[in-house]
Amino acid sequence: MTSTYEARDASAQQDRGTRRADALMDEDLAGIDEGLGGGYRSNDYDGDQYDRSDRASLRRVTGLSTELQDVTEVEYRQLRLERVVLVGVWTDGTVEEAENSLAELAALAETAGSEVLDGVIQRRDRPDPATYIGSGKARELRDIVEATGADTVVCDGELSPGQLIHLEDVVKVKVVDRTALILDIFAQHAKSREGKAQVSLAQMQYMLPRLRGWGASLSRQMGGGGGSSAGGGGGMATRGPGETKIETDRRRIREKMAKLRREIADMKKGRDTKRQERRRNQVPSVAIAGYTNAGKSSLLNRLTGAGVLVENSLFATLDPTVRRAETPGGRVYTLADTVGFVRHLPHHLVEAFRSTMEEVADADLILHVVDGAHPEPEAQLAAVREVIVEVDAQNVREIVVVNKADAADPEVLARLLRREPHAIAVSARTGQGIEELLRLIEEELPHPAVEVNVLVPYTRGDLVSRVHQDGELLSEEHTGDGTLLRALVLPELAAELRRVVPVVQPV
Ligand SMILES: Nc1nc2c(ncn2[C@@H]2O[C@H](COP(=O)(O)OP(=O)(O)OP(=O)(O)O)[C@@H](O)[C@H]2O)c(=O)[nH]1
Ligand SMILES: [Mg+2]
Repeated sequence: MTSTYEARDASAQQDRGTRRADALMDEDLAGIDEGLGGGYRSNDYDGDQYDRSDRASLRRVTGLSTELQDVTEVEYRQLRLERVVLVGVWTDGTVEEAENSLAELAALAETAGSEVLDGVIQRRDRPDPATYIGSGKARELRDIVEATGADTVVCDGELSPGQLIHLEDVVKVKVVDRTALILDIFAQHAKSREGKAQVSLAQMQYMLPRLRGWGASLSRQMGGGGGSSAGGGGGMATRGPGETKIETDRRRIREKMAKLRREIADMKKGRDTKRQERRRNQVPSVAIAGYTNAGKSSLLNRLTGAGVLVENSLFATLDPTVRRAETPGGRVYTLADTVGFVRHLPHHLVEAFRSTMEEVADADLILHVVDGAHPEPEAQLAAVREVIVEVDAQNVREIVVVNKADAADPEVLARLLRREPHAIAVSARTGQGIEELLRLIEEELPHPAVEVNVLVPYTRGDLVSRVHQDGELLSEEHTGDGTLLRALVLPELAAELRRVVPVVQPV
């Protein structure tokens, strides 16, 4: 395609008004090498290798697929494995913050399977209402796109449908925003039926107001889609009287969304039942939450040997994993890994994943993991807390776990520990601080309320083990007549103990 714009003095202006951020990616790539290298993989962290290869192959082949399941997949499929140029508008804060944001966008784009060719930031009071970046800068961007051979521009924000169209008109390649990118990653990573349904719902919600802009590609797909497997074949046949093409699309998407909502509600029931069961058995629950790539899954693996996929990519984990764990004193609790958070997490996603995030709201304790080696850990903490409030989990007790202590600057660690009164520095990789964390979890778990002082005959070993698992042992002594136990237990167990074993009078 030939350009309608000339490249006159573009480069001079570029250096003045637009900052390139391409070198920012180097750091991230170094991280990947490190993650795959050496001793780290030799222990039990390697549980989920299928996962890893599945994911890689998924990324490789989807771009080739021409068969669409559904109209709503059109744009998302096309996003993958593309050559992209990033663009951000820098409205406030320092230049480092702006560059970090673009570096994060680069990591997101790579995670989605794209190749990042270049990145530019424009300083403006606010994004241009018509074209996001100013129109002059948009033309410079067009030159960069041409020079690099990019086929997609990714904007670091959520653009209105109009902005997407107008910017596309200028740069002459597809323009997507941060929200679409995150939705795409979620779509690639969702594995469970529930996760997939939640992502589809969020994608459709995002698409609905944007259908106009993407009408061209939709009609192309719908027109040629006679053999398509889903949606009744598309085209004229499904159109009601007097409905335009776009109205038909909207109606079909709305119908699908309603169906998805019902399905999600049904699946939620199943999970609620399981959770209620755990509640009834009064097993305390701990949820690991935190920014994406902070090391949540690594920490779960380190604490329980769960073998959950660990990857130096964003949103490696989408399906909550719940594992059984034990305190040093032998008390059993559940430990749940959760979806990572990110700045400007699309609202539709928070909404769609609400039921999954209830895992966090419903926990007795949150381990809020933050990457101590990240350039802006405080910003990560703040972003995660915003979501915690949004899912109504702000009253749950929290331990801030500053992870990657092995790689972090000691001064940053000290600063975080000063700022966060209830924090601990650990390394999921080396094991540093993990024992202390386990003790801290034990302290913070809700304590059973009833103190018992009983002599359990040796024939009732089962009761002794239940006291170990569910209660808190204060003292234990083996006597001629049985095990003498002093412990804190839940009311049910206390009643049972009193029924079957002689009560020892306090001396
Ligand atoms: N240096 C160092 N790297 C770590 C540590 N813990 C985790 N990592 C690395 O950080 C990256 C992300 O780890 P994950 O456990 O997948 O992070 P996560 O928070 O589960 O990420 P998502 O599921 O993508 O949100 C991986 O490359 C890990 O190897 C640590 O203590 N030190
Ligand atoms: Mg994870």
